[in-house]
Amino acid sequence: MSQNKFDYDVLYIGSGHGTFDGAIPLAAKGIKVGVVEAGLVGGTCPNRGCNAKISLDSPVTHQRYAESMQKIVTHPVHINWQENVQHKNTVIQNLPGAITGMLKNQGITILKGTGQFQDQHTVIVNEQAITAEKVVIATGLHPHRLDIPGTQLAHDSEDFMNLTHLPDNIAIIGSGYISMEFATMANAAGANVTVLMHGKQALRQFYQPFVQKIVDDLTQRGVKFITQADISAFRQEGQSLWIDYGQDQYLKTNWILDATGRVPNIEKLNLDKIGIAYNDNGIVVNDHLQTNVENIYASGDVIDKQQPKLTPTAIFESLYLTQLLSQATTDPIQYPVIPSVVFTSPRIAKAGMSVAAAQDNHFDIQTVDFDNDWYRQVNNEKIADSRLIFDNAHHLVGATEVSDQADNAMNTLLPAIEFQFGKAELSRLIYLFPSISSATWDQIK
Ligand SMILES: Cc1cc2nc3c(=O)[nH]c(=O)nc-3n(C[C@H](O)[C@H](O)[C@H](O)COP(=O)(O)OP(=O)(O)OC[C@H]3O[C@@H](n4cnc5c(N)ncnc54)[C@H](O)[C@@H]3O)c2cc1C
Ligand SMILES: NC(=O)c1ccc[n+]([C@@H]2O[C@H](COP(=O)([O-])OP(=O)(O)OC[C@H]3O[C@@H](n4cnc5c(N)ncnc54)[C@H](O)[C@@H]3O)[C@@H](O)[C@H]2O)c1
Repeated sequence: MSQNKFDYDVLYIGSGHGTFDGAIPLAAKGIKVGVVEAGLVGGTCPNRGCNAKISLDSPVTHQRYAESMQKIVTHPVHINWQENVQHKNTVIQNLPGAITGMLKNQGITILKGTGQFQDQHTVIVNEQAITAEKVVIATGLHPHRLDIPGTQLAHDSEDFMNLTHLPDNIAIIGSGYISMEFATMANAAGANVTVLMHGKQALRQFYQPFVQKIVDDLTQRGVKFITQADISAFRQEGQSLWIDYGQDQYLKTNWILDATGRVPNIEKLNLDKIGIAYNDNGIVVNDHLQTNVENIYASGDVIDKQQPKLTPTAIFESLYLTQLLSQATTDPIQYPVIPSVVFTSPRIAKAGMSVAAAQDNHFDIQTVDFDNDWYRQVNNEKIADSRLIFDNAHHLVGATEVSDQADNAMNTLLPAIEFQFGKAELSRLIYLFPSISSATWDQIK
């Protein structure tokens, strides 16, 4: 692609999964690539998202297994929060360096600083003008903060994952992914957790009867849920924080996590100057991930899209752009089935068609009998339920599960959903036995 007219053939702004998974193979094709990064290389997922979170969650799953097997193994398991955070730091601290190494090994230049458009081919980084034939905006999201008095007294998910001392009382605002996962972790490590919900439903995108099982379980473990909280202010009095909500109601706490969603990192890019279309959900792109300015593309969480804003989606988009920008394809992006999971204990996972859509389509919704599944009895799983959705030709088109291994169960089912396997293909697949995959696969024969 290089015509020597620009500094780079392709310049990415942001270095998260929306960038690096695709930038590396793009550079390997001989295309001159630069990456602008304002913070840690690798972005949210490795440094303050998925990897950090799953490391902190690991002892929770051990605690839950010990609880299920309590007559067999020593119970209860105590979580040392400080050690847990230190362990997490050890697990993730080398990731930015490793990703930097992978980028540099392919000859990619990393420009440290905040990128801002000057014109459609020029990005200013540290007062220096960098030019590129094509630009990919992959700047991700940052935490939303409630616009109320005292909002600065609240913290975000990154602050939570760096807490060296776990506060006795934690209030979490919102009841989405971060709220439910972090409520699980904080409760398991011994904090008194209160979740203040916007409406009446937690995890609105998930099958509500399964969500209710998780809410009920957390409630039994001491987590308090306040519905329709309508928060008006955070206040500090001495060492205590107060949350004003509803009609003259208030909650005393030590630490507040604002988990009310995440918003696109677009304000510093100077998008209006070059006329790039965007809205509150992100940058508007067409089915080639191209913005309304023809040489500028977007990838990952910063895109305004219907697909879940998750790491695998960002990776898929960055790899699609590798193909598109190296002219290996001119096809539009075609997203596969994108599964999602909330890493509560038990997990809740889903892929493909929802139960509600299945009901609308009069499709077959099968309930799995976990009580009589010997494999699930091995770990004494107490909360396990699943729905499998088949179309009229008996293809599996969707699934949702709540269980300790719902994430792995969903991964097992994915090929059948994505590739519309019929009975002939299904009978050709052999999974290791005994394993969660074979137990899951047995359900759909
Ligand atoms: C607490 C938490 C837990 C999560 N857990 C999961 C999970 O378990 N599974 C999952 O699939 N997803 C999870 N996610 C979501 C996942 O992290 C994101 O989907 C993924 O990181 C998106 O990648 P991205 O490259 O689009 O954006 P990011 O990874 O956010 O990268 C964007 C980068 O752009 C940089 N940047 C922004 N503006 C500029 C600028 N103007 N100039 C230069 N650089 C800039 C930022 O510093 C950042 O490094 C989680 C997210 C959070 C917050
Ligand atoms: N397991 C995973 O894959 C995982 C885990 C964590 C985060 N993530 C990603 O990060 C994103 C952000 O997570 P999140 O939990 O912050 O967002 P979310 O969209 O999942 O949840 C936001 C919550 O805040 C509530 N809320 C919104 N405005 C409010 C207000 N004014 N007052 C009170 N509550 C309000 C919403 O009702 C919702 O419950 C997710 O959408 C997902 O893309 C994924």
